[in-house]
Parts: sequence; structure tokens; C-alpha cells
Amino acid sequence: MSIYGDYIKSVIRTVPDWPQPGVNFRDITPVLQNRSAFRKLIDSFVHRYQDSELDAIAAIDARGFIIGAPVAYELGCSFVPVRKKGKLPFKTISETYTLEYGESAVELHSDAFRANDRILVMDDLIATGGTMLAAAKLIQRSGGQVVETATIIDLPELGGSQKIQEAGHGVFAVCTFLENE
Ligand SMILES: O=P(O)(O)OC[C@H]1O[C@H](OP(=O)(O)OP(=O)(O)O)[C@H](O)[C@@H]1O
Ligand SMILES: Nc1ncnc2[nH]cnc12
Repeated sequence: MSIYGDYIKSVIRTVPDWPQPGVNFRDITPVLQNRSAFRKLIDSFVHRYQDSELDAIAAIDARGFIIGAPVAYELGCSFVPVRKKGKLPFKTISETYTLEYGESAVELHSDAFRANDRILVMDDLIATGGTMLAAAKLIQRSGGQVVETATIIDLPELGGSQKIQEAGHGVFAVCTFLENE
């Protein structure tokens, strides 16, 4: 849990049975709409990584971009988009993964990083961990060092954050939600 974790959690909205029955969708738009909550959210990440000497933030399409860009701006490092398949125009490398609801692939420009660049991987939420792990693999394949993975919301009962840690990456979550919360 982060400095503002309890507060941010209290502003996140849960939408039951969306986008399909049985999924409790954790909606961050109320946080983004609230200027104080949005600032505290970005500050949670800035506070954690201000001394981490990051070269870049790699944020995941699409909701990861919302947090990745302001954090990169504040920390004075660069921003690299990890995009869903078919969206990047130059030469790409690609990893497929399984979602809580579906399957997809993420891509990275092959020239996104220099060897040993220190990279923070960011996304809004970790469920099964497939998306974050695929992004971390892309970064390692392209020669970058994954300093940590960071998210707004971890759903620990879905096992993703544990899987990411077992793959050797740290996980920082602003807050966590259990299924029945
Ligand atoms: O841990 P996982 O099981 O991989 O799930 C987490 C991912 O699922 C959601 O993305 P989604 O594909 O819905 O895309 P969006 O950000 O474009 O809405 C979420 O934003 C994470 O990227
Ligand atoms: N339960 C959930 N809420 C919001 N985004 C998600 N992405 C995957 N699972 C999700």
C-alpha cells in the first residue's frame, strides 16, 4: 500500500458484471475526474521512484498511458508506449498474453531503449498478470532493465502479482482489492 493508498481506493468505483457477468470492474475514472485524487495518485508513484534514477517509463496501452506519461514528466525521464498489436508504425517486437477476459498481444518499438536502460513498467491494474509480464519480457528482450512493475490496483486473488514476483520483478501497487470488496 502506498502513501495515499486508502484514499485512492475509496475513490475507485466498482462496476459489477462489466464487461461480462462475474467481473467486478474497478473503474479509475472517478479518480481522474477528481483533481485532488488524480494529483495524489501521480504523487504516489513520484514519491516511490524519485530516487530510482529511471531512464524511462514503459506504460501499457491504454489505461497505463494515463498514469505513465505524467509520472515520466514529473520524474524527468522518457516515456515509451507498450501498445496493443498493430498500433506501432516502426519495427516492433511482440509478446502474446491471456487476459482475465480474452487474449491479446503487446508490442514495443525495437529501438525503444538503449542497453541497460533502467525502466519502470506501469499499468493501471494487475489481474492475471499476463499483460504486465508480457510487457516486462518485451523490455528485457530489447535490452532494458526492469527496475520494478507499478500499478494503481492489484487484484491479488487472481494471482498476477505473485506470478510477476516469481518471474523476478518487484510489484508496487497503490492499493489492492479482494473479490468481495
Ligand atoms: O493482469 P491482466 O489479467 O493481464 O489484466 C490487466 C490488464 O487488463 C486491462 O487492460 P485491457 O486489455 O482491458 O485494456 P485497456 O487498458 O485498453 O482498457 C488493464 O488495463 C490491464 O492492462
Ligand atoms: N477487474 C478488472 N477491473 C478493471 N480492469 C481490469 N482489467 C482486467 N480485469 C479488470
